[in-house]
Amino acid sequence: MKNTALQRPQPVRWDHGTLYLLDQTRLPLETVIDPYTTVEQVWDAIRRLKVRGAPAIGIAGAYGLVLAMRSQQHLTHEDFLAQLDTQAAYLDSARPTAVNLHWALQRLLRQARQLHQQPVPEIYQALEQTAIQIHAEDRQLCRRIGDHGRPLIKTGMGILTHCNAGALATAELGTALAPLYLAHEAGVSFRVYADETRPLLQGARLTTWELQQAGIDVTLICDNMAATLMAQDCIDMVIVGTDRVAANGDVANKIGTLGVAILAQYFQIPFYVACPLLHHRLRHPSGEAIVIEERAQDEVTHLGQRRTAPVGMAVRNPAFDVTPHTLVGADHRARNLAASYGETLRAGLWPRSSRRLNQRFDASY
Ligand SMILES: CSC[C@H]1O[C@H](OP(=O)(O)O)[C@H](O)[C@@H]1O
Repeated sequence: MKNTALQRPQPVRWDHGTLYLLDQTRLPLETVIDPYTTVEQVWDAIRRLKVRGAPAIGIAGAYGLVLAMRSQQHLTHEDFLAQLDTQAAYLDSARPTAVNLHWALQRLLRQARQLHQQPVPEIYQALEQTAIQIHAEDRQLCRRIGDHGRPLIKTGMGILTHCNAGALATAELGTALAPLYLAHEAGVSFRVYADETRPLLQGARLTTWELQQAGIDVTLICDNMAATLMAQDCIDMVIVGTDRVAANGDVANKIGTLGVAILAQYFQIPFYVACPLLHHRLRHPSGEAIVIEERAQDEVTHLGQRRTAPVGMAVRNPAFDVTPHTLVGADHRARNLAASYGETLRAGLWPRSSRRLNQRFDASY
């Protein structure tokens, strides 16, 4: 029996020149949508994970650049383009690891440079249209990844997720969660085990919330429980998102993903990475070249406002880790879902070597 397709939460909405963001730091207890009209507000929202998830911050960053330039249309071409560069660099500084923010900002910069002979207001209009197009493309891309991954989801499966790569991280269906949503809509019954994902609890707060809203069977576990559930044969596959992929297939994703991948190999469980090809950065020969965001210490020493570690404690807080391609393409039947991003959206299994990918999309940066 099919399940009705529910309206999933929209983290980002652009409405007649105003950006609306669902404040993900308030979920799951409060659903708060705020209007944004300045580039500084958008920078802060990305930095503080009010909007988060690689695609969603790329989309929000693109709209943030449009907001930055609305009041600059009186400038000369030279000054407008110089200001555009400055504001794009400012937004790009909000978070370094997810490729989408930089990719989206660079796409708007290229668009403006291609139109440099046009009147400045027309350049501004083109920037807004490009941001809207990036948003729409991500919606299509998620569906492509969902269509491609949907056959992997079999009745009775236990599926482990880490962090949140769902509707809240993208324009609609998500990347890692897209196959799950489509399988559920097709009437397939399965159980999801959501890693809480310390320290910011994207799994506990966000993945459980959106899957529960969709009527999908989801069980919350602490990160340190995944091994036991695998040992108890509760997990039949793992599927995660990604923020950036190196040319050799090394995958940057939320901190803790590496541990899950090691466990999956040990227990011979398929480990899937759902990722747009745009996440493949050919300029990064391996994962060592990927910049890993280090976040504030109080995210580790506190649970919300409550301190849980001694004052003065030394802390590390890398927000991402890198899973070597050897784990992802390993013999334990690991597979990756990738969908190209651009004119012809389609999904394809990520081949074990990324050599074939190199001919398939540009290495522009
Ligand atoms: C579909 S990208 C989701 C990706 O983003 C998350 O990071 P953050 O919550 O810090 O933005 C995590 O790495 C997810 O896999």
